[in-house]
Amino acid sequence: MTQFGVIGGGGWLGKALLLPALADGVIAGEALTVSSRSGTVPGFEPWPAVRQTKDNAALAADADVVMLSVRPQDLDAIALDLSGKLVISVMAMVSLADLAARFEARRIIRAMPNTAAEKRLSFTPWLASPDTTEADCAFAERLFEASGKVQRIATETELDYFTALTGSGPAFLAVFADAMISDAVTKGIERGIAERAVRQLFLGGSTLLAGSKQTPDEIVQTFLDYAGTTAAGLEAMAAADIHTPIARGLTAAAAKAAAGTRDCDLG
Ligand SMILES: NC(=O)C1=CN([C@@H]2O[C@H](COP(=O)(O)OP(=O)(O)OC[C@H]3O[C@@H](n4cnc5c(N)ncnc54)[C@H](OP(=O)(O)O)[C@@H]3O)[C@@H](O)[C@H]2O)C=CC1
Ligand SMILES: O=C(O)[C@@H]1CCC=N1
Repeated sequence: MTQFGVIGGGGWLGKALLLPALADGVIAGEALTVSSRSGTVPGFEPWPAVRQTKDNAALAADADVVMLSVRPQDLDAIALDLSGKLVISVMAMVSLADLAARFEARRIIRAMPNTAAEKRLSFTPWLASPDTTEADCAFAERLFEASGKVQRIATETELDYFTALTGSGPAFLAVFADAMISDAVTKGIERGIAERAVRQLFLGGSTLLAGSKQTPDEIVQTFLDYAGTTAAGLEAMAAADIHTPIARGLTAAAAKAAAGTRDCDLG
């Protein structure tokens, strides 16, 4: 049985990925070790065989696959020789080259899920270094498929962009929702009702969008052609150049993701 060690696996993203994988049997409890600085995190109680530790060296010694899920600023504290192991990183801002140099690893997979993983609704692009095997890639795909949709991509430049688009994406939707709630409140709607309305709007609208045969652009055009209240709103948003601040936000987030990383085109 492949032994899987997850450094920082009790954190926000780590648990969002691991709990669905455990629930689906993609990972067996007895094959999983999770580390944290505190040594014990809640959430794994349904799988009592999952081991928890503060000791990353012991975790690594027992593991065939090591996943890194700590915040980038905490990575320097983790010095391990992971040569001969598959290393999976879900960390933003840490490149394949950096991971290879730090951990003497050659088989490395970088993936960029988002926190909708906890609802099994992540979009998770990933890429692999040239030395990874088919079995390595299959392991990673099974792991990430438990918490959403996966997409293999070719370059770290793309991964940095997806870090902004879908990694950070839930926060960008939240800012749009917050802007709608704020406007509703200024128009006299009680905040609690506005919040309830906008949460349901996002659920309903995004469910329609996800299942629609039309592209988002076509959906917008359908409403523009309808020439009613929605069109009036869409035209005012276009006149205020709504695309530009969205593009600026994505560009800034992608630039931060790329800062300090070196592109490695894996073909
Ligand atoms: N959250 C998000 O939306 C996304 C995050 N990511 C990436 O995922 C990674 C993790 O982020 P996230 O889960 O949000 O962060 P969290 O802070 O929620 O989790 C990080 C975990 O790392 C643990 N940790 C820190 N230092 C060590 C150490 N030396 N040894 C063992 N465990 C350690 C912490 O343990 P303790 O609590 O005990 O200190 C904590 O549980 C980041 O690199 C981020 O870039 C990627 C996509 C989306
Ligand atoms: O904000 C961050 O840095 C992490 C990476 C992508 C989403 N959250």
